[in-house]
Amino acid sequence: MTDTDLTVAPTASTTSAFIPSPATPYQGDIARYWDHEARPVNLRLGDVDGLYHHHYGIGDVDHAALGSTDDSAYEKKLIAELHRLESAQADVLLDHLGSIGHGDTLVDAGCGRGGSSVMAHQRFGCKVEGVTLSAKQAEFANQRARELGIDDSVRARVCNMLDMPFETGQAAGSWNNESSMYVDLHDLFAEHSRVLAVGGRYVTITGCWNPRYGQPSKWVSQINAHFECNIHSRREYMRAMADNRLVPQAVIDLTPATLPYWELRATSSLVTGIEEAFINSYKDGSFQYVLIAADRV
Ligand SMILES: C[S@@+](CC[C@H](N)C(=O)[O-])C[C@H]1O[C@@H](n2cnc3c(N)ncnc32)[C@H](O)[C@@H]1O
Ligand SMILES: CC(C)=CCC/C(C)=C/COP(=O)(O)OP(=O)(O)O
Ligand SMILES: [Mg+2]
Repeated sequence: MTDTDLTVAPTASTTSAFIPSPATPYQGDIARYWDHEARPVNLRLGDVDGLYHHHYGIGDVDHAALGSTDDSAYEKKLIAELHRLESAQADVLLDHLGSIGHGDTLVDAGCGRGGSSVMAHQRFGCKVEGVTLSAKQAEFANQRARELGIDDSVRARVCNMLDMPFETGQAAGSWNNESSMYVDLHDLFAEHSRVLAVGGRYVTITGCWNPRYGQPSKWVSQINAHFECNIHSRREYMRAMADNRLVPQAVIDLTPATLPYWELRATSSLVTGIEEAFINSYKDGSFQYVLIAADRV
């Protein structure tokens, strides 16, 4: 190695040297989990158009687009259809951010490989700041942003969403797309409330257990074990928002809209084994897929 090698200025690809230590041993486990994740159900769907998601789909299945199961191209069409439904989910989340201008900043908390961040920038033309615990995910998201030529506007960083590197009131909007089940909700909403401008909008799409069922069902426990997460109840979301100046403006039960995605996914070659737990818990009413949009007051 020469002196010159040692004085190279940090770039997006060398910033991994500055990765902060996880705040807790649990966060270290979650960082490792996502650093090693490479399930075909996520990568092959992302390969369809370069938007890589780690969330699920909503909307009706387009059976005409799928065609016959006997067709040799059926599997490819099935993958494209699952991906279309996952992108439709992100579109519905973005619909609830309200009016966002070119000069605004949005925060994607728990951004994964950055699919939702890219969609937000493409829709609003604004800056999007993503945070994830996983260095591999952040590198992947930043690489995609460079390939798309939007790396001056879309960036992912390795950091804890409970302690984000943003100024108080900096964000016009922020969201968690299927990432709130990894943290304490009071801590999470306190941090969103801090980074959001007064009048800003927070949106989450999440799976939560239904207090009307009583306690987390065996299916919910199975999902927790599968992903090493801790699914909260719907009631906990409402309480933690109310305690942190986040006032729900819309609460939408997306459970009926996500079932077709799961039923289609269960027939594919990309199944991971968790499909039955989602389908059964959505059907027995113990688990719900919800969108909550809240105003920062
Ligand atoms: C299921 S993925 C969702 C990814 C993304 N929101 C999407 O829709 O594709 C969960 C994400 O939450 C992130 N995460 C979990 N706990 C976190 C924390 N404390 N701080 C930052 N990110 C976290 C993980 O690193 C992962 O990127
Ligand atoms: C709704 C709930 C409870 C979500 C838990 C968080 C999670 C792991 C989301 C999907 O990630 P993924 O896209 O990596 O999962 P999969 O590999 O199953 O598609
Ligand atoms: Mg997935």
